[in-house]
Amino acid sequence: MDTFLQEIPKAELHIHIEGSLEPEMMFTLAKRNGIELPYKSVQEVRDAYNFQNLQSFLDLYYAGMGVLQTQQDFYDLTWAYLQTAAAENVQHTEIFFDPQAHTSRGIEFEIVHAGIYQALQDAQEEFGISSYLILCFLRHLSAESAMATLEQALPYKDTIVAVGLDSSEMGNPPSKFKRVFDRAREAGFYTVAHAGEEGPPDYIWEAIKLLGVSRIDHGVRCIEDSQLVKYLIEQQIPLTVCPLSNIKLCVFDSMEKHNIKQLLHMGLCVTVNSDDPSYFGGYIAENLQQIQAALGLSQQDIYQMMKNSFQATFLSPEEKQAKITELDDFMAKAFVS
Ligand code: HPA
Ligand SMILES: [Zn+2]
Repeated sequence: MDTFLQEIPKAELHIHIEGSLEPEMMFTLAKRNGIELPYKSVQEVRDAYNFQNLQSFLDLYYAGMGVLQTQQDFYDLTWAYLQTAAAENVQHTEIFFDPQAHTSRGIEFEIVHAGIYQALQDAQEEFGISSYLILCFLRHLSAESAMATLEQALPYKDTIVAVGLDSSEMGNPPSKFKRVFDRAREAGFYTVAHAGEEGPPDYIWEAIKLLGVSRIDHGVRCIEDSQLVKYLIEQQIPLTVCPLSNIKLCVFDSMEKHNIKQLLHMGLCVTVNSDDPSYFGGYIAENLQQIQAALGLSQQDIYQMMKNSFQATFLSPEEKQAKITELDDFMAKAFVS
């Protein structure tokens, strides 16, 4: 099973590139940029990754990314993620980045974007991984700040497929950003939003009805609203579920209690993703291994989630079909051996 999980063709739809900053790279970049870290060793950093909720993670996440200063830093960060993704047979990835977390500390949008985007292009060449970029607005900041960030992104429209919404969910409902998302859709961006991670099912409804999202990021609290579950199934609105994240941030007490299998078997378009792999203890294959071990998922279950993830991408129908055909070929061979 482990080899199957490692080798099955994958798409990743919920990965914050800043959340793939490994402690080793944090030290390398701190040294390169003459920054003093409040930790003495890599182990000390890892030991600090004990979270009670989303906010306790976000505090360390924003502090950690302070080492990212130059275009080369953003390139190295993204390249390291893509190397791991290639090793786990990720065929396509849609990467979040948080420009406000960088512009607010004096790093220009252009620097952030250029470093990340160059690595994505190189990975297409070197590993054959296709990718899209998704710009996330920080929802703890104002709608005005999000609007200004959207304006900054317009010259880069051709290289950014969608806008999203992340950071502190409670008290920052999707409705706060309706105007920004209206403007983004007018400008031709797809939209997604984190909703129903810590926040209530109403936030998922708002993301769908007010922000016009194509996917819900997390969404696991949909289970508390049967009308919503029915709607998500009927409309096949994808959920980008992040199991290890949900355990580390105490959304569920243990992996055995995670509702991903239940949601999948109810017919929701469930996908598996790593969120912030460096902070939560693993990349996409590790997420698959842990849910499989804890919940006893079959190869058919895993196949269904991988197929869902290709369906849920922003690729064209033809490109999706080509990726699903590759997945089907892999399955035909996997069942023979
Ligand atoms: O899981 C998350 N939720 C909200 N904001 C985030 N920013 C990085 N990861 C997350
Ligand atoms: Zn996330």
